[in-house]
Amino acid sequence: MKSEKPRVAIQGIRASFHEEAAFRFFGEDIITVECNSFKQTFDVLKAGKADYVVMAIENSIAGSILPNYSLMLSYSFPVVGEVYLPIQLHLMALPGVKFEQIKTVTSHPIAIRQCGDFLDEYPDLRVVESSDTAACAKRIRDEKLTDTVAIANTLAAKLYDLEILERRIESNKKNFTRFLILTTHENAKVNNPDKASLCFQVSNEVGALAKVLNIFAEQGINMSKIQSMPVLGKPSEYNFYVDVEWEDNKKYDQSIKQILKYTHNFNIMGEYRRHEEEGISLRERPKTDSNKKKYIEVKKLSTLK
Ligand SMILES: O=C(O)C(=O)Cc1ccccc1
Repeated sequence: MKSEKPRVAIQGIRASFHEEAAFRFFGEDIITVECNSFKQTFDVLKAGKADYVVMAIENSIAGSILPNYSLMLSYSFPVVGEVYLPIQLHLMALPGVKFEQIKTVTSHPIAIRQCGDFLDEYPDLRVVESSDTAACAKRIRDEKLTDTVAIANTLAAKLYDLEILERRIESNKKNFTRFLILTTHENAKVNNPDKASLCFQVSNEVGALAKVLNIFAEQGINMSKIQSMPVLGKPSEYNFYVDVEWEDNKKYDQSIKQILKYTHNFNIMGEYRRHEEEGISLRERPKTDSNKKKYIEVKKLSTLK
């Protein structure tokens, strides 16, 4: 019998920021499917070995994670949600290890980049990048490394029995990573979406993109993000990835109808509820239910079929 718990594929291992993002969306009662790469998370979903993928797409300091846009397009699994996770970073070591013993700091490149001010104070420390913050913490525990620390989250410190030597070492305390939740088409029913991720191309002529963006403006649809990526093998052709948010469904439908006339290879990559949480206000918005409730509604609908 299929488990009731959602199986969530992440790049990385348990207690990574990807798992923390999954907890935010689904609650902690999930089965985490650990994967070695983002591509593998999609393969696992395709093979029916996971129900969802949680994937980082942009970071307030490091910017967009561009290869993940291409992956989304090539697998065309629908986006059914998003999570904005504050990235709170701690320095952790084996219990009893003193700061003076440390020679090496290990972490994910995004995490390392976000601790620039702290690391600048200790130029003698060797900084080593790895694929996953939690994997760095686990390695310290498994190999009993007394000269190495990891930069990771509280989940990792707890799960891998490490001691936090220094809390909140991130340079910018308001730094967030945005994660997308993707699933299979049969699971993908979302109630009352108010945000969409779109992808399209426009012809290479004066005002072509402006025309599309003006349609959103005229309909009162807010564009929350735009990202362009070259189309592989087609010089001067670009995919535009655009996120839009709305209050009035009719206006959204209307704008999509209109922009179809001015775009090609138009794709709705997902329609979902925008992330809403205390303290993470990108703009003033009306309050909505929590993501967890939304997930339960999606789940109920998908099991009714
Ligand atoms: O390494 C991790 O824990 C990840 O999940 C990747 C990551 C690292 C830092 C910020 C966001 C995602």
